[in-house]
Formats: sequence, structure tokens, C-alpha cells
Amino acid sequence: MSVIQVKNLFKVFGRNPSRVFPLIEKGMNKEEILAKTGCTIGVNDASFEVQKGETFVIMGLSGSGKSTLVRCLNRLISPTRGSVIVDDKDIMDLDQKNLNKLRSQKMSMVFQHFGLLPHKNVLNNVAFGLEIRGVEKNKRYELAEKAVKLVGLTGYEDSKTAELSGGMQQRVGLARALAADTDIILMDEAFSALDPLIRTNMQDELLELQAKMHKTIVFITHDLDEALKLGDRIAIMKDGFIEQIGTPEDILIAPASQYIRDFVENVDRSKVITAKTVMRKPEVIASHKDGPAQALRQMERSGLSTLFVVNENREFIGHVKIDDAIRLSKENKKKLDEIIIKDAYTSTPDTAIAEMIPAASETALPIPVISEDGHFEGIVTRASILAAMSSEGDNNES
Ligand SMILES: Nc1ncnc2c1ncn2[C@@H]1O[C@H](COP(=O)(O)OP(=O)(O)OP(=O)(O)O)[C@@H](O)[C@H]1O
Repeated sequence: MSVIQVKNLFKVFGRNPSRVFPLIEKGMNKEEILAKTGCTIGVNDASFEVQKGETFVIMGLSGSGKSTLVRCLNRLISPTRGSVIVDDKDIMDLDQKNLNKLRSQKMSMVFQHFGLLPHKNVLNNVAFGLEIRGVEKNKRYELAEKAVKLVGLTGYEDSKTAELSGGMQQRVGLARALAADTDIILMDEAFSALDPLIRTNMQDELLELQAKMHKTIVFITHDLDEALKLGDRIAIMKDGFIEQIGTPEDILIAPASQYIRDFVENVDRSKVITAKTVMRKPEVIASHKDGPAQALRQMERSGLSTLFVVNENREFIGHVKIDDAIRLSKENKKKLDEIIIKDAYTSTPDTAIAEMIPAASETALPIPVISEDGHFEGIVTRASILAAMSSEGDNNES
């Protein structure tokens, strides 16, 4: 279910912005339009939807339009054209009162430079948004304390925010958004001012929090690694345009333009590409009801020395080796059960292929991919991992 829908959104800065549209239609670019009219295109025809519970990252270099776009979502910046629908309401139709309500109850925002009140202590900063909303005192401190705990700041409630490190100040900013308990959180370069190590910690914590809370997050960053790590989907912007929207894997595997291809060239693909993308259906599998003779016939026919075994619900049971099947068949045993090896390495569809590399190298066997409910989804081979890791596997002509 989409909670934010952005349709053909434009933001043009400067006087009389409407004169820019015929020039855009003529195909003039941002620089030409700036030279001719003095107007700057901040966002150029952006359209996308953000799904409930999704972390949607907007990524691009400095000046590409990310901040402008995210500020159009809560009308901190007024779009020149287009619409932003939040929960079925066009935010352009809201009066000031309802707009304030949207910002305090529906979409909170975490800023790069924290936006805290330096003379107030941590708890009061976190409770501040609730105070504005008129939440009764006991309740707002209860909610604020809960949020402080969530971001790991217990014990610092009485500290002045100005005395805290950058990382801790950003935790306060995040706690404030969490205390407000809005469904949507907009995060504008929220981790960009932090030292690398603290930044990585904050990213990990956001992922952990998000796994529990399932907020809808729009996260702005100029950092590709951060985008790939946090985003369920990523929109990459250039000169106000959205060049591509896709999952991290989509963007690495099928970059939509040369610009994106150049951008992602040096990314460690093995950390982003998952088993789901490289797996294929196993052509030959055995049923747990088969006997050793049947399994041996399957192996001979397909030239395999190992078979994966499933039950009648296609749940993965284990694998059977040819030597064991021969032994069992010589002993005239009827059931595979006693030679099924159950503790082989398996993967889930969401496992990054980087994690599978040691197992793939060690066993040289395909790795079974098992869904959460135990179903045998497919196999990943060493060759498919290697192919996915090299950009040779890309599906493009150039
Ligand atoms: N108030 C403004 N008046 C005029 N031009 C503006 C204004 N705000 C932004 N712009 C221009 O709009 C374009 C997009 O800027 P924006 O700040 O959204 O980019 P960004 O991708 O967020 O960059 P950064 O990461 O540097 O903040 C830029 O060309 C910028 O110069």
C-alpha cells in the first residue's frame, strides 16, 4: 500500500517560474534554462510512490535536488507543479492548520544538523514535538523516555544537548521523531555529519529499529554505500531528474543509464546481491519417499553426484551423496532416510552472496536456498556467484 504518491512534481526557483515549462518541453537543460531565465530547476518531473513500511532512499550528488524534493513532501518547500498525495490527500490542498498537523502527527523530519534546542536537556528536546502537539505532560515524558531508551541514550536524559557528541545529538533528533510516533519519518542527510564509525553504527541501529517498527522512511543521502545499505528501494537523482528507481540489486544489476553505471562501478556487488537474484530452480531433486535405486538412477541420468531431497510439501530435507546411495542400494535398503545429510550449509533468499562464498568454495556443491517457511526455492552455484560479482553479467549492450 502506498502512503506517499508523488506525481509529476516540479520545483523551479526564481521569478515567474511558469515561463520555464515551455523551455523544459523544448528539451533545454538546467544550465541553459538558468542562463536564459535566471531560474534554477530544483526538481524536474519527479514521480514515485513510497510503500508503507518501506525505507525509500533518495540519492544523488550535491545539487541534484534531493533536499528540495524531500522538503516538497511536507511542503517546507512549495512545489511549482505536480502533486504530493499522503494517505489519499493532496498536501497542496491543506490549510496551515492541517499542514502543521501533517508535520507533527504524520511526517516527522530528522535533519542533518540535528535541529535541537541547545538550552534544553535531552528529555525535553525529545518531548518538545509532543508538547507542541498538546500531549499532556505525564504522557509526553513517558513517550519521550521510551524513545530515549530506543536510541540508547538512557542515562543522558538530563544532559544539555549542546554538550553531547555529534552522534549522540543525532540520536536525540531520531528519538524526537520516534517519540512523535508519526507513520512517516523524513531523514535529510541525517547521518552525513557524523564520523564514519559512528555513522556506520547509526545505520546499523536504524536498520534494527526499522525491523521492529516498520515506519515509512524517506532517507536522503549523497552516499551510495549508505543508500545501498539502508534502502529497500533507491531513487537516484541527477540535475533534478530521477534517473532510476529500484532495489539496490536492480540498480547494480540493471543500471538504467551510463550515469548510473559509472556511479555503481566500484560497489562491492557481493554484499548487495542476494541469493534470490542468482539462484535457479534445481532441475533434479529427490523425494524423501524415493529409495536409493531411484536416487541413483536420477544421479546417473543427470550426471550429478549429489541430490537434494524434499518432502511432499517441497520442504527441504537435506542431500544424498552418490556413494551413500550405492552403499544403501547394495544393502538392499528401501528408504533414503538414513543417508540424508541434514546439516549442510543452506541459505535464505535474502542472504547476500558474500556470505555464501566460503561455503560455495569449500563444498563445491550448489547451496540450497530455503524460504522462511522451509520451502526449497532454488540453488546457487559457485559459478552463478562469480558471474553476479563481475559486471560482465550486466544486461546491457554498451
Ligand atoms: N532556495 C533556493 N533558491 C534557488 N536555488 C535553489 C534553492 N534551493 C536549492 N536550489 C537549487 O536547486 C538545486 C537542487 O538543490 P538541492 O539543495 O535540493 O540539492 P541537493 O541534492 O539536496 O544538494 P545538497 O546535497 O548539496 O544539499 C540546486 O541547483 C540548488 O542550487
